[in-house]
Amino acid sequence: MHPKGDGAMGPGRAELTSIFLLPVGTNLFDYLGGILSYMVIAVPIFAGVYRDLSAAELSELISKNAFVSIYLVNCFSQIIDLSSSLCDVAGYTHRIAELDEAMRCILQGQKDEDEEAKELQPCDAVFVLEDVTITAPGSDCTLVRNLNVHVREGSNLLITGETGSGKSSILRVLARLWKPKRGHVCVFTPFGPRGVLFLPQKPFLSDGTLREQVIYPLKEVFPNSGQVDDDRILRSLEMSGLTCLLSRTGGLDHKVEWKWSEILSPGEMQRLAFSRLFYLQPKYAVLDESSSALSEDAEIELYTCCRQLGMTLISVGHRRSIKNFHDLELKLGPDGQWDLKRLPKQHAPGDDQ
Ligand SMILES: Nc1ncnc2c1ncn2[C@@H]1O[C@H](COP(=O)(O)OP(=O)(O)OP(=O)(O)O)[C@@H](O)[C@H]1O
Repeated sequence: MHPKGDGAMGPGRAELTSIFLLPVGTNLFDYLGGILSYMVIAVPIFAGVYRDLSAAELSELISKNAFVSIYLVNCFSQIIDLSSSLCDVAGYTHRIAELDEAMRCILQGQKDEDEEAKELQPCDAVFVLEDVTITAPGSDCTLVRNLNVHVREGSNLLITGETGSGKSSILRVLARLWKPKRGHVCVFTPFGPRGVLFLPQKPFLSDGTLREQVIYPLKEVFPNSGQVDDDRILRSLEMSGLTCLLSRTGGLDHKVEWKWSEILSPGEMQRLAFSRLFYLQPKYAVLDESSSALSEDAEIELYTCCRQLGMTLISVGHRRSIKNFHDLELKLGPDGQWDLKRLPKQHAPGDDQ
C-alpha cells in the first residue's frame, strides 16, 4: 500500500481536477443546455404567470423559449471553446516573450564581455580561453581546470581526449552556449558565415531544395549572383563528394517530397554540412567530430579542401590522420587535466597545391 497523496505514485489532486473537473465544467452548458430552457420556463408556468394563454400559445412560447435558450447555450459553448484556445495562445506568447527576454539578456551580456575583452585582446589571437574552468550544467564535476589556450589565424587546434572528457564542452563554451565556471572566454570574430561557423556531428537539415540546404544558414543568395552562385554551389557539392544529389533531387531548385534528415545517411549528412562550409568559406571553422561517420580517406579529402580554402580550424576528432592538418593539440585528461603541445610539422595532403 502506498500512502495517500503520494504524488510520485499517481495523479495528484491538481491533476485529477484538470483531468475530470475542468472538462465537466467546460461542457456543462452542452450537458444542461437541452433541459435548461424547460427548467427556466417551468417556473413562471407553474406560478400561473401564463394562465391566460391558450394551449397553442403556450406551446409556441415554450418552443420560442427553447430556441432562444439553445441559441444562447450554443454561443456560450463557442465562447468557452474559444477560451481554451485563447489560453493556449496566451501561454505560447508568454513563453516566446520570456525567450526573447532571455536572448536579449544574453546578447547584452555578450556585448559587455566583448567590450571588456577588446581592451584585453592579446596580439592576433582570435579565440582566447584564459584560466577557464568548465563544469557541465547541474554538475560539480570539473571537466577542464584552469585552461589557457590562444588560437591565432592560420594555427589549427585539435582537441583530443577520452569519451566524456569535455572536448565538445570546450566548443560549447566557445559558442557561448555554456558559461565557464571561472575564467575568460573571448572570440574576436563574429559568429556566422563572415567569421566562424560551427559544424556539429549531426548537422541540422532544414526542409527545402538542395540549393537551400547548401546555402544554409543563408536564406537567399544575392539576386544578381545568378550563374556565379550556381557554379559555387555545384563546386561545393563536388568538393564534398555529393554531386550525386543533383540527379536524386532533379536539380538545385527542385522541390523534394522527403525530409532530408530521414533520407540521407549519416555520412551524407556530414558531407552536406561540409558543402555548406565550402560554399560559405568562413575564415574559421569549428568541427566537432563533423566527419566521424566518414571513412578515413574521405575525412582526409575534406580536411584537405578546408586547408586549400585557407580556413583556420578548431577540431575535435579521434583519428590520428587528422593530426597532420593541425598545429596544436589540446589533450584532455581525467579530473580536469589538460596538455597543450605543438604538433610536429608534417606534410599534409594539399600542402603543395
Ligand atoms: N547539457 C548537459 N548537461 C549536463 N551534462 C552534460 C551536458 N552535456 C554534456 N554533459 C556531460 O558533460 C561531460 C562532457 O561531455 P562532452 O560532450 O564535452 O564530452 P566529449 O569529450 O565531447 O565526449 P565524446 O568524445 O563522446 O563526444 C559528459 O559526461 C556529458 O555527459
